[in-house]
Amino acid sequence: MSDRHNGILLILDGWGHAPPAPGNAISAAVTPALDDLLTRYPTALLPASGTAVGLPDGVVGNSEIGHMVIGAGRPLEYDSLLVQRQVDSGELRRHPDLVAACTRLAANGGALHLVGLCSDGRIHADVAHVAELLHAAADAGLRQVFLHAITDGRDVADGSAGQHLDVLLGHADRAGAGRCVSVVGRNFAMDKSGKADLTAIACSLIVDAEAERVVPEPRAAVDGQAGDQWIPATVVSGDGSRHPVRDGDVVLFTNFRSDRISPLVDMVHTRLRDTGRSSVRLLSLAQYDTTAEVVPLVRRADASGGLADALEAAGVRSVRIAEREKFEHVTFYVNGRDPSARPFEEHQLVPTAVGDDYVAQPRMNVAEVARRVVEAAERDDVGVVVANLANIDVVGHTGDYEATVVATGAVDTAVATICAAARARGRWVLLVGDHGNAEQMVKTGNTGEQRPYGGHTHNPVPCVLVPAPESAYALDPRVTGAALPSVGPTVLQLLGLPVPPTMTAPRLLTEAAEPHRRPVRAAPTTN
Ligand SMILES: O=C(O)[C@@H](CO)OP(=O)(O)O
Ligand SMILES: [Mn+2]
Ligand SMILES: [Mn+2]
Repeated sequence: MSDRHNGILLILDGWGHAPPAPGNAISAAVTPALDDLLTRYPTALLPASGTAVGLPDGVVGNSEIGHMVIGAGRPLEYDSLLVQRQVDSGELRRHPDLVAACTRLAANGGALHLVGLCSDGRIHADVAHVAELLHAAADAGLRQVFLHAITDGRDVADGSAGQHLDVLLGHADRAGAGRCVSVVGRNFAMDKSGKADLTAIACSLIVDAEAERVVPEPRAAVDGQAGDQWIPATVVSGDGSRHPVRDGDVVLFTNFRSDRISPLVDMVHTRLRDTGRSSVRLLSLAQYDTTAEVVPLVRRADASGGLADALEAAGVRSVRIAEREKFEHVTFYVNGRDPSARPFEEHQLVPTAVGDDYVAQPRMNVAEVARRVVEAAERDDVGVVVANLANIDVVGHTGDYEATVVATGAVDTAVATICAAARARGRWVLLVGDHGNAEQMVKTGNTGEQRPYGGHTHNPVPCVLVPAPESAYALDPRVTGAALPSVGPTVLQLLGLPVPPTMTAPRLLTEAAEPHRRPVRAAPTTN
């Protein structure tokens, strides 16, 4: 039997594992293709959250770290972990760049503007990190510290924006520095789908203190509003004062994750430059992938030496395919946050036919993704197709259970199409989730009631191998220490390629006993 086959890595975004239960949209969906695969072939349940991938213990997984470790073949110290370490050690509060900026502002009467997602979802940000920045400002004697809160409702329960604002204001009270001057929903301030008009609303609010709504105190900005993600741009001013960014001020962005805050950062930079405020310095809590020059307080871990390097070294062509929401994930993040165009790599961004009403269009454009995957799989010059089926996560984030059930069914149809084409071309297919989401769409609220929940989970993700005909391999679901980083080395082994020493995660394969049948399990030895 041969151990050298071309294949398809299929990432089902948000595909976590949990037993059937109310709120489990995945087990409720009609998924004949996935059901067949999960019964016919061994399935590993891979840890995809917390320290298994390089996040702080107990933190849910996310697409960035998920795709990064799939590519890196090892856990990576994610930005939130690196920041948390500096918080815990006290280094962040004493960071030389931060202390210098606060000292200079205190001396020249300038202001520090803190801009970030206001929640403890710990996917994009953690409001607890802001406490350290406020103490640094207070320690430097800086009084002009203005807080620009971005409300969440996606990484945490919708309707919890007021609670998280209270936490932020509590940090400011305890530090003796910071007043909230603006509030806006993340779908304005953290849009990454290219809707510059939404970003501009948040930019005008933060940079120029411009908004239709003015409220006397922060809670009034969110109370009675429907949907934390869409809180309108609101100036908070009890005394009629406004606090735009003035020349000489510093703007510090407090999200540790780059992708959704970067469009705002770049627009703020352009607006300040174009309005003669070019001596405003932009800082960020962690490293961003912006066009603008932004000084990070915490630099990111190196994620190179993974799948992309190994494929390039072997001259194996890969085709990367996804809809917009997950396109950077199967390219930039799988490649280790490396923007360089690799030889032997093709990138196919599939347009998402819908606007952003995923509840009305839960199928998104997954049929077109499947068609492109089949097209690439039918090419002999393509060693591996790396594709992301986005629906389970993207529609899961709407919190709409029924829509997510339909989304999961649409993903199943795409899986059936892709696996049929792979079988016809003698390719293997490795299916895996990047973190959980739709398997848990309800959470128990403070008073014991079940509330819709559209965020990520701590659950493991299924990983199942549909072997190539005559393949030498089968997936072993019992590999010690196996976790999401095991996917990259496994893909290389399936391709018959050497696994670089940097990709240290254990592989998931065992010698197949018989092709097409579950490997014969050794009878338990009786002592
Ligand atoms: O949509 C996002 O930005 C996050 C949730 O906030 O999800 P993911 O990590 O799957 O991109
Ligand atoms: Mn994801
Ligand atoms: Mn998500």
